[in-house]
Amino acid sequence: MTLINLPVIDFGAYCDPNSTAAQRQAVEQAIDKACRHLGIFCLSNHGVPQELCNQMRDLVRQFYRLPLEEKLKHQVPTSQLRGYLNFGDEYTEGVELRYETFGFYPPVNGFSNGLAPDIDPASPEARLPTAPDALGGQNSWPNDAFRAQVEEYVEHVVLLKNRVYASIAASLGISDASRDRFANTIPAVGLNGYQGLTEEDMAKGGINLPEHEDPGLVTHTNVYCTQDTDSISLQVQNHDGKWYDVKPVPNTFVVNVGTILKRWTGGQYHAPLHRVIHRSEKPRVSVVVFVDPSFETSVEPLQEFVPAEEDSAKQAPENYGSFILGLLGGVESKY
Ligand SMILES: O=C(O)CCC(=O)C(=O)O
Ligand SMILES: [Fe+2]
Repeated sequence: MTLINLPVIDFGAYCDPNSTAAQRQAVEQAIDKACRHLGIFCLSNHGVPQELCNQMRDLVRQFYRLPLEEKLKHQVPTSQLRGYLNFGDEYTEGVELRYETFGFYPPVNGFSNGLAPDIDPASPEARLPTAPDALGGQNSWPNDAFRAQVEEYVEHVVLLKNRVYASIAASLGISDASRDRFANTIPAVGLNGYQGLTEEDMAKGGINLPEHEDPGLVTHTNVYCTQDTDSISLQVQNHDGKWYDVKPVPNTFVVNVGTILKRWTGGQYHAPLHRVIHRSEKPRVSVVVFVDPSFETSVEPLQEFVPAEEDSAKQAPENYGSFILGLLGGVESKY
């Protein structure tokens, strides 16, 4: 498999209030170029404290070392975004997961689908984290300290995401109305644990995490392997249709475009197909923060990217809630 070097973009100027306009513009241009080409890049000097990243790595490693029965306390069906999925769970018909993952998704109670009909979606009650919502179950936190750690980490990644969006909005030159869509987002977390594939696994197809596009806007991933960060496990498909190995770059975030950002930009930004094939004997964990639009947000192109010949009689605009719930019910995605 050929190696591909992702662009490594120094994000320092975007985190530094004293940076010059020219320094910021250089970052904007580099991110815009990467989003249009492979749709995936690495960010260094991202502003998320390294100590916090290391603490997350340790938290996730410890969780995956727990006895199976502990982990299974959080197990959910593969169609759900909140909870634990085990190695061997069915991914799509006839395909088994070859990794473990533990997901957390904030409440989406503003979205009418799934709300009890007698609850006003705007009421504080509807927004309580314990109220049922369109995704059904609740987040299943192992304990308060685990939750506090993940939430602190997510707060920092949200800061990073806001800066990445500011950069993207600047390079796309979009209106305030279009910028509003970027402000209306939900951070969801995926904690992934990979064991090296056995010969038998390889014989059966040998893929830990099958190919997929991330469904949302932009994904920020931190990758860790025990004792080394050089196990090459992530692969992306390039425009030539071929798969390439991605070598992890220590202390960076891997950032990739998802389906909705591709749609919002009328296809100008590329959402890469990617997958994980982990062959090292050492376990690998990745901590993923997916940034999705809120459920009411339109998934149609931003006004700047609506094709000129767009038919005004077209069907009603789709929102992210219908889009993601459609995927959860379907089979063509990781979700
Ligand atoms: O583990 C990785 O590097 C990628 C994970 C991923 O693609 C996902 O969770 O959607
Ligand atoms: Fe992904």
